[in-house]
Amino acid sequence: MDRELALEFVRVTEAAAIASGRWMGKGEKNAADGAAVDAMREAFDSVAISGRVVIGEGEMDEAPMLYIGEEVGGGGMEVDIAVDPLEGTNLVAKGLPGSIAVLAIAPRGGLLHAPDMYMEKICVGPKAAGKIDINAPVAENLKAVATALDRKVEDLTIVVLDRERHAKIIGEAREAGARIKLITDGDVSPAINVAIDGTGVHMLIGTGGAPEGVIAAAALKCLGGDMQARLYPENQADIDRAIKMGITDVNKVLTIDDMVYGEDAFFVATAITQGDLLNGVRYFGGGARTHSIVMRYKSGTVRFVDAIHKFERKPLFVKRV
Ligand SMILES: O=P(O)(O)OC[C@H]1O[C@](O)(COP(=O)(O)O)[C@@H](O)[C@@H]1O
Repeated sequence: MDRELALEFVRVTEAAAIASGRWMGKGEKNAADGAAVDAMREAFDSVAISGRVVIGEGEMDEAPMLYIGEEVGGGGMEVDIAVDPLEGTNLVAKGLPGSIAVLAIAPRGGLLHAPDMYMEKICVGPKAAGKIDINAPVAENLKAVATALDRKVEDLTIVVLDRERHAKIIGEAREAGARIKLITDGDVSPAINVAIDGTGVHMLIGTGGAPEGVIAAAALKCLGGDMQARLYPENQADIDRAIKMGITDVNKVLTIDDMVYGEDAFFVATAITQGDLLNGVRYFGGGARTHSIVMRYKSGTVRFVDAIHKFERKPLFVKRV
């Protein structure tokens, strides 16, 4: 998968972000999501790929567009795609920071088909790669990351979804002395941020969506960061779903390479609302400005794309606003 192809996907996340950003603060998360899905689905038509959605909006019978197994693209190289047209629906609905339109792409067969269930995750940047252990106590992981970053645990900021289920993690992290950024939704953005110097966060820990976990793994693979994960089935139906999707051992500790196989992957995201790394969509008379990140594992290149779109020349974007 070459550089030109990676850049083609930016239009897809840009279209989703511009469509979805119109719903910021309107309290309608489903409408914001629907706008993103619609725009992303249409934008795929002009990308020269034969894409198969492996992580998407749900099973075919529950999602009309971007469902698992749907073929997208205008024809070309066979790729598998994980899509999240709007990651952080509540964030857009409430106008809060951190929502993104996001894709992870790999050659056919290159992404774990993650079922829609919870997943335990721990994510860190390149300097702490190889130092984390999802089975170890929180304090031990904090110590390992602090040592790798040549600082004290007190100088670490970790990101945790603000959920009751994380009370133990939060308690242990506080006890150990780390600073904590509790987020209301959207754990993909911080998973990227931990691997980029200057964002001020150093580790993401806790349980979130498994599909989002695979998408985060693609980003961390491109950035040279590290992640360990484990599916968190809550009942027999979850286990059955995982098995149906080809995962025989639901208790296995998953590494990045267990989620994003091989030596080729892209990660592309456009901010919808303002983020720590990317600026949210800004609209002006007749256009919008978007901020995206495009990463390619093979070359290790991380590109930031700051784009100004003129609606009169971009029918796809006009239609959505
Ligand atoms: O809200 P829950 O059930 O704790 O799930 C957390 C997961 O949901 C998300 O916040 C995404 O939410 P949306 O599907 O509403 O965009 C993920 O980022 C996170 O992994």
